[in-house]
Amino acid sequence: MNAPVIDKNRKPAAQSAGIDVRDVTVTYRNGHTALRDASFSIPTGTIAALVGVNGSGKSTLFKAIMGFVPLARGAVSILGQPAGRALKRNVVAYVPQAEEVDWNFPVLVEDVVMMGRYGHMNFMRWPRRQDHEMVEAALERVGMADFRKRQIGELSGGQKKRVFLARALAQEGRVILLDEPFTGVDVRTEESIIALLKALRAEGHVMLVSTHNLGSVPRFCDRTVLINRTVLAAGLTQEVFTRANLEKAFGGVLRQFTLGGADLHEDAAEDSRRLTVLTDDERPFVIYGDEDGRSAGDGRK
Ligand SMILES: Nc1ncnc2c1ncn2[C@@H]1O[C@H](COP(=O)(O)OP(=O)(O)OP(=O)(O)O)[C@@H](O)[C@H]1O
Repeated sequence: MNAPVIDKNRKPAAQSAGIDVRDVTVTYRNGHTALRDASFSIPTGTIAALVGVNGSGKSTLFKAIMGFVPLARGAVSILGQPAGRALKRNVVAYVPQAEEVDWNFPVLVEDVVMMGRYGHMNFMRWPRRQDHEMVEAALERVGMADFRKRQIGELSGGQKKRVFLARALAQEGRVILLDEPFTGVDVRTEESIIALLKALRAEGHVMLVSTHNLGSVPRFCDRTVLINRTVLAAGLTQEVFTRANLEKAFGGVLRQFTLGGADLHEDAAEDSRRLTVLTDDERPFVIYGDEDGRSAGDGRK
């Protein structure tokens, strides 16, 4: 019997190319290099967390992927194509940080979501029935259909986030970049956003989500990219999201404390278990048991 021929270069279908960032360096016009030799890759059907301190280059990385800032070095490819071509084909949707949007601009919720359809229209931008249907379906999916005629500036932070998610859904981009989608939203909205991202993962999307909510990361992110002006570690969350790596990424910014004995619960005389909390002051990452940081965390407060 012949031995089976194994093609080492062939990737399994479930692991096809999603986002590939290779040796990317970004230097702003004032000479500041915000990102140096950053490399990682994320397959499709994945939610990846992008984690790092303020100013570590998370937004810069998103802008580099979106082609908003030039690369001094390196390359980005998306779904196996050079980023420029993928962006022209409209496969990348971007949900920006709230601060990057001018909320005084008078525009209705449904018009914001319709912007996601622009890439599917001709240069006249005249929406067809299908475009209206996609907008309606996207608003339904994020639970914002009743707000369609409201001015975007009148909504709460969490509602605005959901509208921008709807815009990404209407765009039908297989790749979705979310810059701090949980900042300023309540726990219920966060849960509904996480549920939506998981559903999109099951549909084969690839998502890169920057967040300071360390506690949430092990709950819904298959992969983690830790950055501080370069990629410190990237890979499966259970391998990368460790106490040692978090300390490396956050340095003095990360607060940590360990509870045990009577600090943990009153009748704890015989209980030698310990609990470690790591936080950069949003939702903490909680480690039960030993302190090697490999235990699964639970982010609930
Ligand atoms: N347009 C710009 N020109 C010059 N420097 C910039 C520019 N935008 C950002 N920077 C600098 O690049 C570094 C990375 O900024 P970036 O916004 O990417 O960080 P971040 O990780 O997204 O931070 P945060 O968590 O606060 O959102 C910072 O030192 C910032 O001051």
